[in-house]
Amino acid sequence: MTTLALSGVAKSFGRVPVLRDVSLTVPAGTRMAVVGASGSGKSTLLRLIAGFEHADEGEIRLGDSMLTAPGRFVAAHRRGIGYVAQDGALFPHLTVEQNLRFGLPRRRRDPARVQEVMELASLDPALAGRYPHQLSGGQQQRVALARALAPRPAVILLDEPFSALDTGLREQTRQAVIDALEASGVTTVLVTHDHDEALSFGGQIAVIAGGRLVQSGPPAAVFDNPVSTEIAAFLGAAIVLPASFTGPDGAECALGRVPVRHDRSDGSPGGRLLIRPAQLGLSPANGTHNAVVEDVRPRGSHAELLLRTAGSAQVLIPLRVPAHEGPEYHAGMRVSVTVNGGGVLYPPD
Ligand SMILES: Nc1ncnc2c1ncn2[C@@H]1O[C@H](COP(=O)(O)OP(=O)(O)OP(=O)(O)O)[C@@H](O)[C@H]1O
Repeated sequence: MTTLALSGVAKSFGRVPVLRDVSLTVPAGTRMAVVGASGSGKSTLLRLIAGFEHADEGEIRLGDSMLTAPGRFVAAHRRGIGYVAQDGALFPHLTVEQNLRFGLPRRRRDPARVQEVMELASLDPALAGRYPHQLSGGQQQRVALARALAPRPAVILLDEPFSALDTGLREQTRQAVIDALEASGVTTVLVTHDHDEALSFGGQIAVIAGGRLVQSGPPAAVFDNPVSTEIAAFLGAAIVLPASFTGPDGAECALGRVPVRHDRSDGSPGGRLLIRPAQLGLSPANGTHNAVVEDVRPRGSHAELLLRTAGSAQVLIPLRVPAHEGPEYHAGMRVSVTVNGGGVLYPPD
């Protein structure tokens, strides 16, 4: 188990800067999910760690060895790093077993290790003789992971390994991959544009935007207290309401006075309050109301409601209720919305 550390890493293609001053540490044996929009520089970051690209500035260190630094560059095949591409990149003319053996240095092509990594990746031994086209997408990705794990690398890099799979298979494959990584204790970096995938990968999450690392930490902490409303919205459904800061523990917004869980404001009297839809409670108004139903859309398992806050700001709030509660609401109805757990306060726009 080895710690991976990047410090001040920068990369441009021609004159276009793609990564700027990226520093992050993945402690030995832990997982990090790097998440960002398309084109934010995630794959480039992984390729720099793998040694497929040269950095313009900064250092990449694996334990005590310096992989990349000004005047130093360790070749990809000498880094002890395993790489799993989006499509798995298995050799189509080799069986599963031959693909796995290929991942091992010639002198260590030991059948016991092949069996061991198949088990680690929850692959049925009966699949050993099949060719990649005879496997499901999820099985192919697990073979790709097993092949990368076979030579016992210090680090595994996963580049959007689940993006080609459909939803059910994706979750199942993701869990099998997490279990295999956990059991092998390898230091891992995953890159993805899918916030749910990043938040549920475990370990730490690092958010990258415009080539910069904007926030990192345990997934629950980053989700709970994002550095900006943009990052908040990138990580999941977000409601942002104009607010006036009324005291050390409460902000006044269209839904009433809401406790401030984290204060990221600049001390100005106005601000914006972030709340997650899951924090909202809804009931038909009995007396006072703070919102009006604008639309109700049945969606099978649930109903989507669109609310317009009462008062001058008139913010639209999308909200889900269980399917059986949908018929209780109709357009024009006055409702009472309560906020559980407080919000995060940001400076005004
Ligand atoms: N070899 C290259 N030459 C020139 N530009 C490149 C090269 N590789 C990547 N880029 C550019 O760098 C930027 C970041 O690309 P990168 O693939 O790292 O982003 P990403 O976040 O992984 O995106 P996606 O999620 O779409 O794969 C993009 O604008 C891309 O066009």
